[in-house]
Amino acid sequence: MPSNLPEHALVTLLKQCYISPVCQASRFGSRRLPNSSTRALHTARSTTRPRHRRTVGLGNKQKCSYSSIGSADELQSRSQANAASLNFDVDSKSSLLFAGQHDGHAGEQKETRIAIIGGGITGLTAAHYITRELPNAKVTIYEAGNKLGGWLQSEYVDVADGKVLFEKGPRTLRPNTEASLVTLDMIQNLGLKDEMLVSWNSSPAARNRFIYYPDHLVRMPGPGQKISDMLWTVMTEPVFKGAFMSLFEYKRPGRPKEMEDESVASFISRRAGGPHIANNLISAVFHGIYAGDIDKLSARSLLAKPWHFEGVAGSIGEGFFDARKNGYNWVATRDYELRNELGPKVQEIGKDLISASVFSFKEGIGAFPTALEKSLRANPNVHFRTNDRITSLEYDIESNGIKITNASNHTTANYTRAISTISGSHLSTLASDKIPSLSSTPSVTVMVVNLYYSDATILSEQGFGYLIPRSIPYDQNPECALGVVFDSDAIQGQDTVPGTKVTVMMGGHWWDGFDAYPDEEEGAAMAISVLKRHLKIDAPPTVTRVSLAKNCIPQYTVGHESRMKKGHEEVKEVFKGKLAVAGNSFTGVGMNDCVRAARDVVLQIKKGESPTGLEGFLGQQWRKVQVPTRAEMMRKIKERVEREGRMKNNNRP
Ligand SMILES: C=Cc1c2[nH]c(c1C)Cc1[nH]c(c(CCC(=O)O)c1C)Cc1[nH]c(c(C)c1CCC(=O)O)Cc1[nH]c(c(C)c1C=C)C2
Repeated sequence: MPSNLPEHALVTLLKQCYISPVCQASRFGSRRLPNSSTRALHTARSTTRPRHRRTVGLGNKQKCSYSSIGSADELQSRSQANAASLNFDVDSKSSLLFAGQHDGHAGEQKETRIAIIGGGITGLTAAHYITRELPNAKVTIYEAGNKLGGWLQSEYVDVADGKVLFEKGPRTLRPNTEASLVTLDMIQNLGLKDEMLVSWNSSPAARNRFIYYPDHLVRMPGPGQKISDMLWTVMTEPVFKGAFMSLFEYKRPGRPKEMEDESVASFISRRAGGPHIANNLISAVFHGIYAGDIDKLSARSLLAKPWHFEGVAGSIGEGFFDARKNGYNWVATRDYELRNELGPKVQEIGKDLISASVFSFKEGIGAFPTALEKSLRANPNVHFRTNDRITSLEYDIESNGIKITNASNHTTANYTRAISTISGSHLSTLASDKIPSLSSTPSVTVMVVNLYYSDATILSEQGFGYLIPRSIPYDQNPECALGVVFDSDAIQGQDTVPGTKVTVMMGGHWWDGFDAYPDEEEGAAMAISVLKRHLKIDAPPTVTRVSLAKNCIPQYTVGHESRMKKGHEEVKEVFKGKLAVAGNSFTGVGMNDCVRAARDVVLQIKKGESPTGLEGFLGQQWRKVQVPTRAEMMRKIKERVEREGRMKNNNRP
């Protein structure tokens, strides 16, 4: 084949999907691979979700195990209730304080008092922007647990001669998506720029991404590789089965007009002309982002651009090439607006990150919520109510605001409006099931096992890590692992001693319906077993930490878009414009998406609007714009920076 063969749109999309996890790529229809391993997994999962203990596999023979040791949720809510009752005095005082701020006339408030429900990254961000955009507003942040920052949790662990940083959830951020503009804005506001640690596009972590299939690591084609090597990989590795067929994607008929959504697996299989790409590649990518099941996840929501291409041009290829040929770009309306508004503000920091792949902070991703919390605590208008579990949230006719009841003492507090950042299903429960459309977003649980080895050379490959597709033979993955991150390559400079750090992620949709999970000891043993089988690591780790992120990733299943549209109407109707939602249940599961959603609702409130946070699901979502593509924009910025640099040099005496 000629080496200058243009890359087919689908291949580009697959690569983008893998390289840029905010997967705006394509989809195909699929059945599960009729391969024995997959069947075995199905059997293990069982359709009649076991409510009893299953033993989690430590090898081919053992099975996942769960106990009826009482539900973890139950235990959690009991401890939260206890903690909340300990907080009684503080709560009642603050309720009285707020009661005093009310002028007593129905519907009139002396000042704006905003309740934020949830002290994760979305809640803290909402508070951050309120303090900047509505400086006179009083903010109360309700958090059921005792920790702020949600899933962003970094922990230093002591090892001989030093300490290593473990991340229990997300660990890096992408600097080059529209939503990241908000994160960059906040980094500037918080003075965190000097704390950033960047992994560049040229680093092994950015260039080497692997998929494990069927029994070894396969490096994905990408920048920095010779075309001949890439072609050889695609032609010889079984994981790329079906790639040739996908070249004819543009010839396949478009979807019927009446089709409103379908699963990622179905879309990809339909467009690629077979199930292999979905089963072997796309399922792996979706494990790495959503830990989810591509038979359930929505193509319309999660592969928005390719879905749109097919809708307007009949195929992804046609849509892609028509845009290229005619010099236009399909841009999500909200992205276009955000880029115009915030792009210039974050230009300074943005230009330094042009060649960045991902970034974190010297003290880990947790440095971000920590800095936010610190700045909010210094603001007398912000009040924290941690260990405070809310039991109901309702519209209050008398005050034309929101009434919140808490668990500890059943006291109520009134607010001008509220921003909910908790999950849609939890919110729906608090609202007496009056917003059912938001209650049907399920979520998955991921077990995160961090391991540190003092030997810095234990990995035979350098890179970001690897993902495991759903089609992998069962005997290669009885632990239900989803992927492994090579942390010591992904971000460098956080530990004080050399060594190798990896994270094994397990569970996700494979554990759907389970009500008990492996304990820490089982989890650690399972992770070690994965690393032994896949990477031939026999040495025991120096340190291991296991955390279970229960219901950490909402699943945007088929129909998400239309449910959110309905949810918008329900929230508006039930809360009369006084409640907005933001967070990973609605408009994107990544941290960048969450901070963006929080900022969006605050700015709408500032404009005097009554947002629900779900307006993005209404009306025109795409626009055809003759704007420079992101790459062109970046090139222009780079040229300008170079020009300015030259001018500075010329002006030097
Ligand atoms: C707890 C496990 C999580 C898995 N996915 C996410 C979490 C919190 C969420 C997530 N992961 C990625 C994205 C894309 C968005 C973005 O990069 O802006 C989202 C929303 C991509 C990603 N996946 C992994 C890493 C290290 C990254 C980069 C961002 C981050 O640090 O989270 C690895 C990975 N994540 C999961 C698995 C199973 C996995 C496997 C290697 C699940």
